[in-house]
Amino acid sequence: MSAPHIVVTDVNKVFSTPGRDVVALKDINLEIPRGQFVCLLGPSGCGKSTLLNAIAGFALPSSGMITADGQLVTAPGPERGMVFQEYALFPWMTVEDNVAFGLEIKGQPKAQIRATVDKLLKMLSLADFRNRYPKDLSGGMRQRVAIARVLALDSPIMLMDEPFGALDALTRRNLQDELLRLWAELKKTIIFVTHSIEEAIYLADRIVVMTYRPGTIKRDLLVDLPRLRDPAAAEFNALKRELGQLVMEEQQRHHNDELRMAAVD
Ligand SMILES: Nc1ncnc2c1ncn2[C@@H]1O[C@H](COP(=O)(O)OP(=O)(O)OP(=O)(O)O)[C@@H](O)[C@H]1O
Repeated sequence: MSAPHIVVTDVNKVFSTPGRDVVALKDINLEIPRGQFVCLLGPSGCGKSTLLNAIAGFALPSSGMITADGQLVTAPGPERGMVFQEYALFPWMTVEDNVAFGLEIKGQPKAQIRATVDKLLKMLSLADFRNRYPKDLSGGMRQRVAIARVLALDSPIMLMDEPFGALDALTRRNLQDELLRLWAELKKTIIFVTHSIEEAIYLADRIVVMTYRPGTIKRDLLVDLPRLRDPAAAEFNALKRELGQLVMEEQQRHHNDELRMAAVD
């Protein structure tokens, strides 16, 4: 078997804030094989984004280490593409230029960039919108552009921070299906942050449930259901209930913490 694609070893992250230290991550250990679709699941504040940002190299752990393809993560790198909830497109650039941007920075020849951009615009049903600006697109379309932009760099790892969180239910389902199709075709390793239990079960090979302060791994389970998954199916709902219980416990801890803080203020 090949070595795991991403390895997180004994990772801790502490944020020092006036009055107290927040332990955002505590003793996180994860081995993610190449091509796995992993969802990090948990309520607000349990460290999902902190862990994703550490893997991305945006904010390094306080202790422990993370490797991608055997290389120590010390900074963002082209093998780890990131898709954010808020699209992060350049508003002054057309769809086409947004997708081409990373390739131009890399100094690729114009004809090659054009070919890659054409292919991706087609793949993500954006070909008719290539000359539009982000402000003239729906939220779903903008998120497609953000995905195309990461795919343009051909990163083997895609890190996605609640990418569909701001979308309406129908657009969200369409983009989930599209992402599953791209993932199956392009064989990316995906780490996807969500607080939606249904989204996690719909998408993931594996769900990592996190606890609230300190952020630890509460449950790490494989989702053994055939795709495309049916949210109305009995197995889907059984898993939803099981995960719902786990997430609710952490939500309650979050709530109690907020009440405690309010009492101190
Ligand atoms: N820069 C920071 N300074 C201080 N505390 C922080 C900082 N970033 C995150 N935290 C704290 O670390 C914990 C984990 O935050 P994180 O954003 O990773 O959680 P999350 O699970 O992604 O939540 P959300 O879904 O709300 O983004 C929270 O308690 C948060 O308040």
